Amino acid sequence: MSGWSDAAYGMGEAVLELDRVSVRYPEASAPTLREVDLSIEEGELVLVVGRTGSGKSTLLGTLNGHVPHFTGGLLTGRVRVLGRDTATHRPRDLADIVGVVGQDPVAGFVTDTVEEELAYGMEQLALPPTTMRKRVEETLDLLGIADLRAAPLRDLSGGQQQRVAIGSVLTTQPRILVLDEPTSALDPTGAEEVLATLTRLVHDLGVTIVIAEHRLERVIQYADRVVEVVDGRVRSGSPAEIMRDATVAPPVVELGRYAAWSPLPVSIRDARRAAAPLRARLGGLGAPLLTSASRGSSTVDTLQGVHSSLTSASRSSLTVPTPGIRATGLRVDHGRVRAVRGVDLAVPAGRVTALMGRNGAGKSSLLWALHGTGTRSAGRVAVTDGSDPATLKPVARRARVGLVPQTASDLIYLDSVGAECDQADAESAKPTGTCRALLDDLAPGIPADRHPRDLSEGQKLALVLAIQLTAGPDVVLLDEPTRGLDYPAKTRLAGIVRGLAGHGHTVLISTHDVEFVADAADEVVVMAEGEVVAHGPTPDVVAASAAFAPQVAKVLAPAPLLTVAQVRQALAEAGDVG
Ligand SMILES: Nc1ncnc2c1ncn2[C@@H]1O[C@H](COP(=O)(O)OP(=O)(O)OP(=O)(O)O)[C@@H](O)[C@H]1O
Ligand SMILES: Nc1ncnc2c1ncn2[C@@H]1O[C@H](COP(=O)(O)OP(=O)(O)OP(=O)(O)O)[C@@H](O)[C@H]1O
Repeated sequence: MSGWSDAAYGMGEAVLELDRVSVRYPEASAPTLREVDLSIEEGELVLVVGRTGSGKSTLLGTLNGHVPHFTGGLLTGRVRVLGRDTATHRPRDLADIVGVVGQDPVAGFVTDTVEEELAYGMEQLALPPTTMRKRVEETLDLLGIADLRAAPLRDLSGGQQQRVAIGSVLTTQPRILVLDEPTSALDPTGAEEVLATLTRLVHDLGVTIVIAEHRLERVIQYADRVVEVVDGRVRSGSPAEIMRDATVAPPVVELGRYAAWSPLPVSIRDARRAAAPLRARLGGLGAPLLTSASRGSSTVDTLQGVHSSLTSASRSSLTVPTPGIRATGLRVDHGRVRAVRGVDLAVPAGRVTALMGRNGAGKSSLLWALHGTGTRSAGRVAVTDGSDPATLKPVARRARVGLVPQTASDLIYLDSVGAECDQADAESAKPTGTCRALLDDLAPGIPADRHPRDLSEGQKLALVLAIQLTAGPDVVLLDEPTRGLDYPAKTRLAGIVRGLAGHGHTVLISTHDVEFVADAADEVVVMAEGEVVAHGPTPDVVAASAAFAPQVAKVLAPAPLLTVAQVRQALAEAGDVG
């Protein structure tokens, strides 16, 4: 029996070995992985990075034989896991040593309730009931889901489901953990807690962890090594080495590259040390840099002005914004769970508003209730013309309110990407090619004849976003729209939603992605336990927040700048070209 108490291998020993591994999916014109050589040692935490659709999940899938045993396609070369060859050992033959958390937690669930799911893997390994009981209790506490132990899995919020998926693998105590975007649905604090737990497993117990993640700002400081997948090939090195010219980089690295800091910092702590001269330059733009308590100084005005001009707040600064959608006394009860508790909220037209808050705070329930198709137990909802989306016929509702749900792929049902896009153009009477152009903006180069089922997670999301944005309803509601999207795609999505707002649309985005909020949102609404607890301009809500501050704000505080683009603009406007 395997487990964290019996480390069979010593540090420095290769536990995962890929030897000239290539993977080609059926009907794909080129291999997804090409001749990959990679060796991962006991007790390493390896972060796999790359553009959307670059092959990260495919690489992770080879590590327990999921690729090609379950995905189809041809794998050549050799993969060995603690000496076992995946050609002859199927995933179930490796379940005692490799635990896998996939990108879609729901797809991996095999039981009905939280407790059953946490116990399932251990039952398969025939662990004694007393051990199982103890580990279930520990894991419920570790992941903050003890209150949900008896809850049906289908009733959980997205982040609660992701916590259970991670927990169900931790209980089996595998020597190797493979996690595909494990924090994409977690709130920032929850993500930090999960990563701290994983790091402890690596440091204290020599567990080997391989994580693919797009939100590098959450993970990179914990990584021993970064593996980048580009065009099917991998290169690996220390985080700072790979980040020097990687195709994807977190804001702190982007800032370090811009300011030419050497060595390149990958953590906030290192960046703050390197940033003293930059803070001084920003401080020298006007009067001394001020905290929010003394706003009104020229510097703060200049810097706040930079935020406004980069987002769309300035567009409506002269007029009181018209609400694009308004909720009054809105309440949502799911059985005995009161998810939304009498919310009054006016979401302004012509702006991008972010909806943030802990896992289970009630954000998705609010979005569905605003959309008019979700549960509403009490209260009223009205769009600009006074109509209530819940009482409209589907066609009329689609013109006024559109929702991209967390489980975006539920909205795709045709058999090719091209057919989905053509239908989106036709249904919304847009010129042919509108949807395709939006898709190419978000995830370039997907063949039109590819079956949506075979898209990577980020590509699926990009397709659903493109379809919904083609329809261009008055009110656009997006539920966690950056899962699986790389930084360039997120920048383009920010541009698209700002463009919609610029044309008078109302955009409300529920998200845990603090960097996306800093880039895209004019305003932020924060929910806690079913209530709105804060609503204001983005810098006011996020800049000094422990949970929601983006990396640039942390590095450059007290300057109220949130993104690298804002830093560039502040310096350029001041004629400081460095
Ligand atoms: N079963 C399949 N058949 C054909 N093509 C596939 C299949 N699975 C994946 N692909 C393609 O292989 C490429 C790599 O997909 P993969 O899921 O490994 O990417 P990824 O880097 O994990 O993406 P994301 O960042 O969106 O999670 C994509 O272009 C995808 O469309
Ligand atoms: N169908 C349902 N039945 C019972 N409880 C539900 C149901 N849907 C949601 N809940 C509960 O309602 C609360 C709010 O869930 P909701 O999905 O709105 O949260 P959220 O803020 O969107 O969370 P996340 O950030 O994790 O996506 C949670 O405690 C959740 O468990």
